[in-house]
Amino acid sequence: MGQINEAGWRTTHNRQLLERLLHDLDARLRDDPPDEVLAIESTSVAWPRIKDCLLETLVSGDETRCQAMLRQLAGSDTPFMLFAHQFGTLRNLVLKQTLAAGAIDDAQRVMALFEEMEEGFAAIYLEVFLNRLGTRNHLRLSHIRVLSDKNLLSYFESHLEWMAALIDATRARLPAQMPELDPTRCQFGQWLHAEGLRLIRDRSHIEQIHQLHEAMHHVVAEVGELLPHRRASGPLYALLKKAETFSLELGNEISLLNSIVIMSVYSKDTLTGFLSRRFLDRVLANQMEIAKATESPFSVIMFDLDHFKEINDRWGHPTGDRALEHVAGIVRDTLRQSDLIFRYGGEEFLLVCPSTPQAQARLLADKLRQRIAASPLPNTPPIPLAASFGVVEVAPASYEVVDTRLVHEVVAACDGKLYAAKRSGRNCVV
Ligand SMILES: Nc1nc2c(ncn2[C@@H]2O[C@H](COP(=O)(O)OP(=O)(O)OP(=O)(O)O)[C@@H](O)[C@H]2O)c(=O)[nH]1
Repeated sequence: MGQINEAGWRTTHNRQLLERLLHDLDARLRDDPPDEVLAIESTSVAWPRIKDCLLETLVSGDETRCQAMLRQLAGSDTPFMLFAHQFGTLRNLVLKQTLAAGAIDDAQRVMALFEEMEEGFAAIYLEVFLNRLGTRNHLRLSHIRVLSDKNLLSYFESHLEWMAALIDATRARLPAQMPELDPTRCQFGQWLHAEGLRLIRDRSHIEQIHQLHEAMHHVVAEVGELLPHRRASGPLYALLKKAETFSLELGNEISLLNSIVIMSVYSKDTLTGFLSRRFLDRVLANQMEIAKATESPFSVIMFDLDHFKEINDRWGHPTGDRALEHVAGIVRDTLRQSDLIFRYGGEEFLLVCPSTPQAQARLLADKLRQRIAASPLPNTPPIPLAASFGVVEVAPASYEVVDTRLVHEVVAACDGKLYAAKRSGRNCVV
């Protein structure tokens, strides 16, 4: 409420008016609560506090408790929409009561006061949100900065720097400090329209990134227009939340493209065409930082062909090699282009699936399992194949620092699951 000006609720006359109206309302609510209040009270914890806090603030003339309540609501992620809805209900009840008494002047004054207060509350929400966004954005940047192979993610880094400028400009309410608003001229946009276009062959993918980027700029242009206005905290807060969502989605898309680049530039195992194991530690460590920067979990799947030794022993090593190539083809056809595929051991494979939570990864593993079991190696007679799978999700919130020990723990956990699958009868996912 720091924004409420001296002419607002602080004048004795206005304070007394609101205080009296809220007291009257309180008495009425106790005797005969209207439906809208019953509905609010049954769904929310914030309502009685909003009303009581206002009353206390008015009686004591001390805003700090009200501000503390708002900070607490904003900090506990109570959506501003919910708060504004309840505050609006309170305003309507007070207004109804004033109009019923025929006090038109009072009603106008109440309207103006509530508007003033709502702006003050929204300003607190906005401030709490900007502080958090600033910290989160800074963390995201720090995770990208330490990557050993930035590849395309250096462009996401420039985008995060752009976001940091946006946060600073909004905090200071200075339109002149806004970052580049034209989506073709910001650093990320320049890359996207030049090198990005050449690099990303998948049309639908680049189209998606374009749309996301333009939608985000559109939202941020509105932020720029609203900055000079006095009563804009609520809309600014909503727009910045939207911009952050777009920004995270953009990060996700770039990280998927980055995986495609890794799959195409790193050297491969000659038999299967998959990444060789020597890159695994580096790629996994990078993926962990990327997961932190994009706040998106990824999964690691390890699988091993069942009773492969018997195939080699019965049909010979060249047939075993053919079986491995055959399975590699199935894996390639089943996975996304952005999944990272390693040949981990002789007949053991490891998949790193960005932006893939556990449930999705288990479905993917099971699809692979079924396809392998349903596609015997062409031979006379055809040779049946099967594989066992271990799946582990790596959630960005579950670790602080990325180091080699952590990377090895993830691989060991996946290996443990794979062996549990072998023990429980093979041809299954654990
Ligand atoms: N043809 C071929 N065989 C390989 C290759 N790499 C490893 N192998 C063989 O794969 C077999 C793996 O055998 P094991 O580790 O006993 O496993 P398994 O027979 O698949 O049994 P389970 O995994 O317990 O179901 C060994 O015979 C290896 O020689 C390769 O590049 N080509």
